[in-house]
Amino acid sequence: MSLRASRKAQLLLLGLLLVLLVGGFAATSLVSYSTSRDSIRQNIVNTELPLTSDNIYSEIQKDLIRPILISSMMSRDTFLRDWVLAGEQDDEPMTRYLREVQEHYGAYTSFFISEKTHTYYQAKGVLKQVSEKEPRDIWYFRVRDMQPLYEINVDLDMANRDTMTIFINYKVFDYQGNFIGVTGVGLTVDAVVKLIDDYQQRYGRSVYFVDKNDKIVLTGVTGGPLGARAGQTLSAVPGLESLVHKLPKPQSGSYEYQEHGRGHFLNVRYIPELEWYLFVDKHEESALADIRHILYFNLLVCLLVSVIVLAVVYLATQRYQQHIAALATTDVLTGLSNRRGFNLLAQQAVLEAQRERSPLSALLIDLDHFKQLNDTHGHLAGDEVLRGFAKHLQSNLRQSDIICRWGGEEFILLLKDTGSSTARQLAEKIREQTENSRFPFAGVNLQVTTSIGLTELHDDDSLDRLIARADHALYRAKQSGRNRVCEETYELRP
Ligand SMILES: Nc1nc2c(ncn2[C@@H]2O[C@H](COP(=O)(O)OP(=O)(O)OP(=O)(O)O)[C@@H](O)[C@H]2O)c(=O)[nH]1
Repeated sequence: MSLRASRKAQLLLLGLLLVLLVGGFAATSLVSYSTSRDSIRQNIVNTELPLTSDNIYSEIQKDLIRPILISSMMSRDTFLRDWVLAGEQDDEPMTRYLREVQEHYGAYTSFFISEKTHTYYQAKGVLKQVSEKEPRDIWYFRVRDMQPLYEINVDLDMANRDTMTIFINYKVFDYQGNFIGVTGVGLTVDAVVKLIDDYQQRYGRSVYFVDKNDKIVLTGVTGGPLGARAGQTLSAVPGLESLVHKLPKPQSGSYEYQEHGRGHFLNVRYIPELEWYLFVDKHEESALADIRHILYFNLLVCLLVSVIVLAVVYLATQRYQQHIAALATTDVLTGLSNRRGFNLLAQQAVLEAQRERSPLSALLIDLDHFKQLNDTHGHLAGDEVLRGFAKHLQSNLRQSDIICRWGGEEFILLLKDTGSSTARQLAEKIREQTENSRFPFAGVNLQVTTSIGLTELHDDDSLDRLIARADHALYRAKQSGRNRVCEETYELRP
């Protein structure tokens, strides 16, 4: 495989790994994110919000049941009825009675309105006369004409700086069953508002009450959704279009809606005592922020792991490629360059020498009668001699020289900055050393001689021509008896 092709294969492998790692990690993270998100959503819709509704509802009931009992007791009180039937002579006993009730039961206000005189009595004395023409007094005439014995009404208390108050309005009858007035107590919604605020702050939910006509009647101190205030209708609050679209009229149930692109979960519960709907609302954003952060963290870790894996694979393949490239240019038996490796370096050396006009010599070395050595001592013995001879050669060369196993028992040397006379000296040295060397193998000291063809690079020479001349010189060395060095100086005829 060429270097280019192997580079392409490497990039392909890295690309594939990148896709697999990033794709795999991202898919796992997203699936786990989506599973967690679904389970969180389920939890919010099925457990969290209904639980908040339950808690607020039971708190409201706690606040309401006691005053209903007190108001009921007041409506049956014989003092109150006797005092009315006796003609409401003196305000003082009635005022004292109402003050007693208020202080003893911890009510915010207590009151009695007489049907006969339309006088509004409360703990501090006579407040006013109720009139059908006064919008604030309409409630009295409504209670007078209604069927049920009492109603719960949330209104502003005029006697107490218009504080938002829950009134229990109980009808009072004389002993013959004639309607004689309305009595009861009022309590502020402070406790409920506090509870709402507590839930809003602690759990990041919006809690508010809406009446049957879509009007927001009670919110925490900071207001309702998107800062809506009591008195506004839901449809008048900008941003709640999607909610109003899904829930045109209040109705119990669980809903999901969008507000300026943000998801909301909503639980609506009817409070029969108040005839209100309790809305408990939670942002998807706040609920899912944690797992979204976990998702980002996971994706970051995935990215890091992918980068590390890719870097490791890149380095490993790079080293492997280098190893393969080295193997492709190295002779396995001797560890010298093979022809391919030689060609890469030799071309360069020839060009350099010609450019710098420096001498360069080539030696083509062949072991004599090597076939005979193989035949006599075996192929392994031949291998051992080749290895030993290669070592000898290397020990005689400089770092800059190029050495190669040309094939079989043939070697080639390119000696940089070396003219033919120096090259001849080196060739002689190699020849002599080889002749005098012993290559031990299986208890036998093997001997071998070399024939060497020598030539020097000419101007305008090519690597092929240089080698051809060296080969010719070697041929002559073989022909003239072996174990000798021959030089070829003349250009060969083609
Ligand atoms: N052991 C061993 N033998 C090899 C290797 N490569 C080539 N040969 C042998 O080297 C021998 C070369 O034989 P020839 O080309 O006839 O040359 P020679 O016997 O050396 O004779 P001259 O070169 O004429 O002196 C052959 O028998 C090849 O099989 C090798 O890697 N290991």
